[in-house]
Amino acid sequence: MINYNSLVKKWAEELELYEIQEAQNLVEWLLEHHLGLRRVDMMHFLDEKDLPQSLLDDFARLKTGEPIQQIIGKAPFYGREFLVTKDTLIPRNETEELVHLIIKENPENGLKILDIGTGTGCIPITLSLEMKNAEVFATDISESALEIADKNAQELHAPVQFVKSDILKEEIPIEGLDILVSNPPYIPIHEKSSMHTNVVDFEPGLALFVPNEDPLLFYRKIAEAGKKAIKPGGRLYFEIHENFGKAVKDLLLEMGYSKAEIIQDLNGKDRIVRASMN
Ligand SMILES: C[S@@+](CC[C@H](N)C(=O)[O-])C[C@H]1O[C@@H](n2cnc3c(N)ncnc32)[C@H](O)[C@@H]1O
Repeated sequence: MINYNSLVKKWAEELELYEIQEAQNLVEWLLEHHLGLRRVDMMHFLDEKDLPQSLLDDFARLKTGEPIQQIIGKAPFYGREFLVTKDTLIPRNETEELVHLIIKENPENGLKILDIGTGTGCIPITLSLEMKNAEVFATDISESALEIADKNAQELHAPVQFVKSDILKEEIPIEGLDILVSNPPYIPIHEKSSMHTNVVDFEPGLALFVPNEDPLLFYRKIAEAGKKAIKPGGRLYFEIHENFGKAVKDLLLEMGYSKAEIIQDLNGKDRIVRASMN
């Protein structure tokens, strides 16, 4: 027999790809998922030979660096759970901050909103559920991501309309927007070698990377298309790479947007740029 606490410690030491504190959190997350046990159950005793095979299989996957959200098939975002697969980016805390800002700054009723590059649909679904009578649309180039986003919308009862579209090649399919939001791919490919295995080996490259020589590619295309799609007085919200705040802000001002502003995340890093359409 082994108690919960000792099992967490023992397994965390086997997760060599992670720092010890993060490894412990991951083991606890897995034990909660499979056994319903939590940290408060630290004196609960377990017989290792009775642990379910599904838990042992998932622990073996965790050791390879596969993200726990992909292993258990879901990730938390803004107080709800979203299905995730290898085809969708795992929703991040920074994106919760982006969504929170939009909700806080736009209390009006019935706003028309579009999210470009939607992944799991975490942004439009949350906005649809948290804002008053918003009419919400979302696009992605990835058919498999859109399938998951649509499932999430159905499970969470969010009336979001999804459209397959390649923002680098096509115009924005909706006009008269009050809010255009995007967390597009923004990591220059040269950063790949310094990123954690659990991101580069398991999350979709299509969601993450941009060419080194043109890191603002998506911002330029979306802002260009936004000039037609956003109505006067409407707003554009971008999640950004911490190194490109000023570059994105300057780009938007050059393109005719006004009131461009860089907003930092909870870690004090430049993370959001917001601008208005005149
Ligand atoms: C950084 S992920 C963001 C996903 C989600 N919005 C989130 O915040 O968790 C970028 C998304 O853009 C999509 N994408 C990549 N290239 C695209 C393109 N050319 N047109 C539209 N979407 C694209 C990817 O499939 C991916 O879902």
